[in-house]
Amino acid sequence: MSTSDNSHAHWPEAYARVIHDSVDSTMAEAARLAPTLTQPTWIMARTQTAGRGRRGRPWVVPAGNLNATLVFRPACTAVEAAKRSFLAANALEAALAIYVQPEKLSLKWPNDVLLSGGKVAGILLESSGQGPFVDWLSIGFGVNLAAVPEGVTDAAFAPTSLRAAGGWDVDPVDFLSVLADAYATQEDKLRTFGFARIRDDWLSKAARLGEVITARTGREEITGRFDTVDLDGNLVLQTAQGPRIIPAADVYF
Ligand SMILES: O=C(O)CCCC[C@@H]1SC[C@@H]2NC(=O)N[C@@H]21
Repeated sequence: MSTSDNSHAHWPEAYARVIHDSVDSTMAEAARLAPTLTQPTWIMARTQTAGRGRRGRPWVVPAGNLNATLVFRPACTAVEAAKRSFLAANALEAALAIYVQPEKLSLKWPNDVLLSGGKVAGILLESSGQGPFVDWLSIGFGVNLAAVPEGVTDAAFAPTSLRAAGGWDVDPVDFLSVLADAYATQEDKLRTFGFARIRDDWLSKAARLGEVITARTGREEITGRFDTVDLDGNLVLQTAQGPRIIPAADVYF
């Protein structure tokens, strides 16, 4: 499928945008630019030579996918800043739902977007700061619009792309506009209703809620019923030994 329909895209006024042909990583570029920025800024690159994923994994991306980082000063603590990953996932889901049947999309804790059960997008958060508040926060978005990344070893969630799943073709620049608009809406919701509303939206799209899943923390493997995500963004599993609250892990179904 293909479309040149860009009518959904409404660039949010408060945000700046920089588009590169190639950078090492939009996360690295965000860190370099952060000290000089005067407004929240989206940095996009058509290609990255040293893209990075969560837990230090490389993120190697074929042409035609979205590589973008939003960098801003959220004026909050690191704990509050980390909750932005749920806003990011909600925004990605809303943006992708314009190009593919929404019922094919779901969210995997903490911050992957699944399309027909395969990983279509990943989110990476980085922040910096010495004081009680973070100095700046970067939210990286890698979205498989046209093709799947190379060398992905996580067989539990084989990567997929919007194109492979029968979605509409979309240019990364057009998708960036849709995503930026969706993300700005999430920030409005956070300001107006608080994190409980963001969490509710996330839970309404959560994959395997109420089912038995496994979380690997690096130190242990915990299996239990996926009860909820709490108001701090932790995963809550009901296990044979009682409830477990898990701040960080990789989840497997
Ligand atoms: O491991 C994950 O699931 C997160 C992947 C995040 C990749 C994106 S692509 C844009 C930004 N720049 C990077 O180097 N990484 C993030």
